[in-house]
Amino acid sequence: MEELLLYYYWLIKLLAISFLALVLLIKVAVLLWWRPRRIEHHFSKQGIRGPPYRFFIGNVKEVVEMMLLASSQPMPFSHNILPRVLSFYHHWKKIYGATFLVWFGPTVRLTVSDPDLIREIFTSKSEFYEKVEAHPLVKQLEGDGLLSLKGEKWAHHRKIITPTFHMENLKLLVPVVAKSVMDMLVQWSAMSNSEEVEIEVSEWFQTLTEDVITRTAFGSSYEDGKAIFRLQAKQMVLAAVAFQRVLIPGYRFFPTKRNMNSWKLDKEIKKSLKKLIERRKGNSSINKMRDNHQDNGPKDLLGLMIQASNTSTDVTVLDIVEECKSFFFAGKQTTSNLLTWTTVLLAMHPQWQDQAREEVLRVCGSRDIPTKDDVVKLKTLTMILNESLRLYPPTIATIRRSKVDVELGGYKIPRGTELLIPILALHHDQSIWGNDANEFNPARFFDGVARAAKHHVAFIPFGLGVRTCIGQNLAILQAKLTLAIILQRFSFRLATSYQHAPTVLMLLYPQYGAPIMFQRLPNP
Ligand code: HEM
Repeated sequence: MEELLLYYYWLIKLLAISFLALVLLIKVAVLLWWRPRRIEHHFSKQGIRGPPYRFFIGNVKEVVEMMLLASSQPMPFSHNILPRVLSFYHHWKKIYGATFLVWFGPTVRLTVSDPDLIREIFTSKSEFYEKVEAHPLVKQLEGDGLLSLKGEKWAHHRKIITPTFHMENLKLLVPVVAKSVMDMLVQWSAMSNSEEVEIEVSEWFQTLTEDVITRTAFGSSYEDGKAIFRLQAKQMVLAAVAFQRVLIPGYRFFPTKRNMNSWKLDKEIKKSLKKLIERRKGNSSINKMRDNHQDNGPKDLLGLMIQASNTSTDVTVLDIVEECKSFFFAGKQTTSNLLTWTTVLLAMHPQWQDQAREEVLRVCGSRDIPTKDDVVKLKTLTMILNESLRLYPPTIATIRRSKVDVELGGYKIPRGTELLIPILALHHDQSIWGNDANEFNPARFFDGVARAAKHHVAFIPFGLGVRTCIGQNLAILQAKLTLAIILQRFSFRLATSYQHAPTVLMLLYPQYGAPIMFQRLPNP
């Protein structure tokens, strides 16, 4: 009898295990085989095709191969960078048209570069779409701040932080930004005895933007903030290495040396920020003095978040920590890349460099630090920055996901479909920008952004709609001020070692750096 019971026990156990294994197998088959086939069928009925889905890996192998091949060597000095930077898009667009399906593993993405459809996604029907969670390694860096928050929490944080970026507030930053730029130029001048010096600008611009972001985020607690952002910069380096190498799911949880270093840094960042927040909140009399001081000085992210946390339980110390991370991640390299590409472009196109310098000297004089009112008058520089953002947008693409089944320009898009918006492709589209789309021609922005192209949703370097970049005024102000001060004091050209190789690793950057020769202009 006992033996029979034991037999049944094992039989039931075996059956249960087999059943679970079968359920699991079916789930995997549905996810990795049946669902992709169904989606392909759904879209092909509507005339949308793409490279065929391959079990589990989708099109990742081809995408990686094309991108590696494209970035295996520098390109000629041309601004036709789409084939190199978004090689898979360029290649498949020729075969399947601009709206096609591409598989990142079992996740499908529909490419959308038609400006009418882009307008629908970001403005008229934006409530049907949401942001997509970043890659886990990126997520670790960008934090749970504005960049990734959704719904009410996002709206609440955006409202709190927005005053930091009001133009009136940003203008108060002009003298400190100018001082950081001047300090940088003094160091450049000291690097060579001769009149000409070679500078790898991308690294210098990163240090500069870090400084400015630190002031915007931490205001009067600048020194403490700087130490915190140093830790975050170290963490970014670790993540960038991992981003290039690690493809194993869950690898970030393994106690590898890199991961342990990264966890340690994360702990340190949180600890330092909490200490700083407590100190700012702390002693009421000091606080009062600081508040008074702040009424005259620029409003900073930290101050505004602390103020909000005093009046609302919705804003916690952890929220502030995450917003600081988000700021650093979103603001530093984007702006430094804009500065780098614009400097490269002005070095490649000396006639525009001369024109920009003429304007700067006319408006600001040859040695005076430009004021906040001067910066607004620099129209040629604005046109040049726009053309730089068009040809070399630091963020080359963005992604949205449909929250419900939705119609997009007549196409039926099932819930959960990811839409890939290749900003770079939109900016280089000849049907929108004309035959000279791949030429550097800032004059196209002479009558403003709205009139520069055949469609007014043709230029979206800062995104579009409610989730548009909160920091764009700061980025433009900083870029204008920096370039104006450089143009006053130096002329520049590409170093002979410069290799043209725009490449993407999260953002668009020069693969072999940006060495530029700077020649001091004679004192007037
Ligand atoms: C040239 C410089 C910059 C470029 C090209 C840029 C680009 C962008 C783009 C394209 C988006 C929208 C992403 C999407 O819709 O998926 C965005 C959002 C954002 N950017 Fe920037 N950005 C720049 C500078 C900055 C700076 C200086 C800061 C802050 C200090 C900043 C903070 C943010 C934040 C917080 C968001 C998310 C906004 C939200 O969802 O509410 N950015 N940026």
